[in-house]
Amino acid sequence: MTIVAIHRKKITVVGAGFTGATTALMLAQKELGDIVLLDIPQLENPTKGKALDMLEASPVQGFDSSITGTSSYEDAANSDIVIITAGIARKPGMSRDDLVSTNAGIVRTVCENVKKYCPDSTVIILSNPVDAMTYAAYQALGFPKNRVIGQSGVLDTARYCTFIAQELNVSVEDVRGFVLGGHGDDMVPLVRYSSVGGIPIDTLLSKERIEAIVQRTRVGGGEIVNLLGSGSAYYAPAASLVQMTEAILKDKKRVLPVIALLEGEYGYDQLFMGVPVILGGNGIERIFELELTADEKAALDKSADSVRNVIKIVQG
Ligand SMILES: NC(=O)C1=CN([C@@H]2O[C@H](COP(=O)(O)OP(=O)(O)OC[C@H]3O[C@@H](n4cnc5c(N)ncnc54)[C@H](O)[C@@H]3O)[C@@H](O)[C@H]2O)C=CC1
Ligand SMILES: O=C([O-])CC(=O)C(=O)O
Repeated sequence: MTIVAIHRKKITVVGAGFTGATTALMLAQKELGDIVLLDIPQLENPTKGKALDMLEASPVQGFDSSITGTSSYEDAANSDIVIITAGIARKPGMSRDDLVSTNAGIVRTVCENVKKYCPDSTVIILSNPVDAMTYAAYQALGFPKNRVIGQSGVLDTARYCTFIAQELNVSVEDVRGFVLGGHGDDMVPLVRYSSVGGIPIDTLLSKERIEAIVQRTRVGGGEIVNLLGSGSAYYAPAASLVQMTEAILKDKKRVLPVIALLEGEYGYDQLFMGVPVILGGNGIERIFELELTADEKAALDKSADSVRNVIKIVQG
């Protein structure tokens, strides 16, 4: 009998806080690979404890992924995917941009280790302000641009689609749309490309109702921050990271909005921002450049300016 070795995928989640731990559990539940959950040495025992607790859910839920808690990058060696959630989260009254200096330092330190221990990995960044943190990661990693990807658009689009489904009392499964631009309050939900069961939403909802949904989407992260009172969203962010990871590991060639390095697309150069891409086995395989109206382009320019200003802080 010939035994064929099957290579199990390895996924490291750096940062074992709210988003990191939730992501690790969701990844394991979907059996996307073996999971390493990594945090700082001072939190090694709690990280091991979270991982063991998740593992002990596996007989009940019937998943066969291993989950290892650690503070050592040796345990993360040769991961296929590394997800970076390390950093501080905002509190009510703060903007994501207020986190920039602290999190840029953390993301750089993490990326130096990722570069050393996981040189062939595809890296997904969640830490905020995420457009600028994706830039910082790209600089520190030195990886090709297709393997450095930021998470914003999947989450922002999920919020947008949730609100549309609620408004029309229809299944979320039938709502399509996406959000372009930076992960800030001037992100650009594209109404013209939004539909329900193929029906454009501007034929179903008034201008005022659509504007209210667009505005609620833009401040969707802040709505959760204010409700939680401390910390920020983690269930929907984790679900978004899992969708991106699945697209890459299964080479699904999903069309999703993610943060990518723009080199001339949409008229922007050397800017990381949310755009629709094909996400597959090679990471970002293609960027779709859409025709925009003058109003849409003006809104995207405003969002790009905000991202550029934060990137300037990272550049020092
Ligand atoms: N891009 C997006 O759509 C979203 C971004 N975020 C961002 O994700 C980040 C994490 O959020 P949460 O998990 O809620 O925060 P959290 O505070 O619960 O967890 C962060 C974890 O990172 C760890 N950490 C700090 N420095 C580290 C280092 N050098 N190496 C390894 N781990 C380190 C901390 O010990 C902590 O356990 C925040 O910056 C937040 O703003 C959160 C939700 C959505
Ligand atoms: O709002 C925050 O600080 C966390 C985040 O990016 C989001 O939930 O969209």
